[in-house]
Amino acid sequence: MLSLDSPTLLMTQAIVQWLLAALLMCERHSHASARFWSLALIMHGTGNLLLFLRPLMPHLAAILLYNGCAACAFSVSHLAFGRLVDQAVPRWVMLAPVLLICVLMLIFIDDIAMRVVVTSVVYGSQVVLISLMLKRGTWPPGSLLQRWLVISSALFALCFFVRALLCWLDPAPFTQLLGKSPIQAILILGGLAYGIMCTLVILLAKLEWLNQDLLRKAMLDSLTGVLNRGAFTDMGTQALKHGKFPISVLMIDVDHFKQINDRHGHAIGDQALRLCAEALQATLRTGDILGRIGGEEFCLVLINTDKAQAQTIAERLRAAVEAIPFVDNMETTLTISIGLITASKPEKLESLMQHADAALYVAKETGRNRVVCAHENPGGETLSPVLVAMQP
Ligand SMILES: Nc1nc2c(ncn2[C@@H]2O[C@H](COP(=O)(O)OP(=O)(O)OP(=O)(O)O)[C@@H](O)[C@H]2O)c(=O)[nH]1
Repeated sequence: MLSLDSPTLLMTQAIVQWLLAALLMCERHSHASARFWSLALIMHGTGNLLLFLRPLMPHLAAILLYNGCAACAFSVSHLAFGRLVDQAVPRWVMLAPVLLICVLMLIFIDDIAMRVVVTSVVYGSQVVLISLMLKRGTWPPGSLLQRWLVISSALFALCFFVRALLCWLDPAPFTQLLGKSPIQAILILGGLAYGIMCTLVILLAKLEWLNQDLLRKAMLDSLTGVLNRGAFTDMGTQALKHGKFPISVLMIDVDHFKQINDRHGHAIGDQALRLCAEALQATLRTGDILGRIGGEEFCLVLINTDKAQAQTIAERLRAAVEAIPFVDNMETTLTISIGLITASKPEKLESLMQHADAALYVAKETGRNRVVCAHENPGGETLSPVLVAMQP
């Protein structure tokens, strides 16, 4: 038969808390949230074990130590979750419950029932504050962990308020902390489950952040921050499969970029590429797919954009790059040439890029800093590029 006596459960809870803390501390490059959470677990576990030492300690010291430890543990866990979801925890929110507990313990030093009631209310309030902070905190997009943790924290807080109410109505089961009350046992088990779940959520949330960061890094070009070639090809191909037609593809190439590198050095060349990508991105709409596909070459896919609209956008991009105040002596102006093609029905991305590239070649050959559009005949067969826009 399962024995739910509080001493065994408290001892088990303390051991589990310490083991979890030790596990978290083994992690290399651990996050502040994991470090604070392991500290909270150690404090809680220590507080639990102090209950067993009560007979050996002065009454007041034992009560202050045990309850102070628990309040500190909740404050530190508040800080841990604050770090996890990027929320600042004011110092007074951490200190006030600890001071309040000490004062209340002094007031109710000879009334164990009231001590249980007031400590339950204070701990419950601390967990409510944690739950509210978790709700407004920053989580990985689409994460279900937030809902889990907010709901379980709210339930855990509710347990404390129920405990306060039950103890107020009938103190007997709660005044023997080391006795065998089923209600006490259920509360301890609840605390144990909550501690394990919080540890897992902290680890899983960190893993989710890390995964998203890695995914982002794997998709973006590290110099300019736009999509890299692989991610651009994947997203562009998907757009051509599922996007709304007409779809326009633009090849964009920085003019005389070799000269910029030669005159000003590679670092300034890199800076020019960054400025260029920023100007392009600032001119685009959400949903437009921009990638850096080579050294100084970008490609852009515009969904639901016909040829006339694409020409207007291309001209806007060209003007935006030309307007970049690139270097102080105005010898060097940053300009781009653009070749574009519009598809009215599904086609391969590579084929559209080739046609746009051919139009880009014409733009380069005819003086640069201009937009050239490749024509598509009614049958969909692409004809040779014709110059449609030219800047002086
Ligand atoms: N700074 C910098 N330079 C790069 C990078 N990638 C490629 N390049 C340089 O870009 C230059 C491209 O030169 P070209 O292909 O001759 O083209 P261009 O000088 O722009 O001439 P046009 O395209 O004909 O106007 C080369 O000198 C490459 O070394 C990069 O990431 N950073």
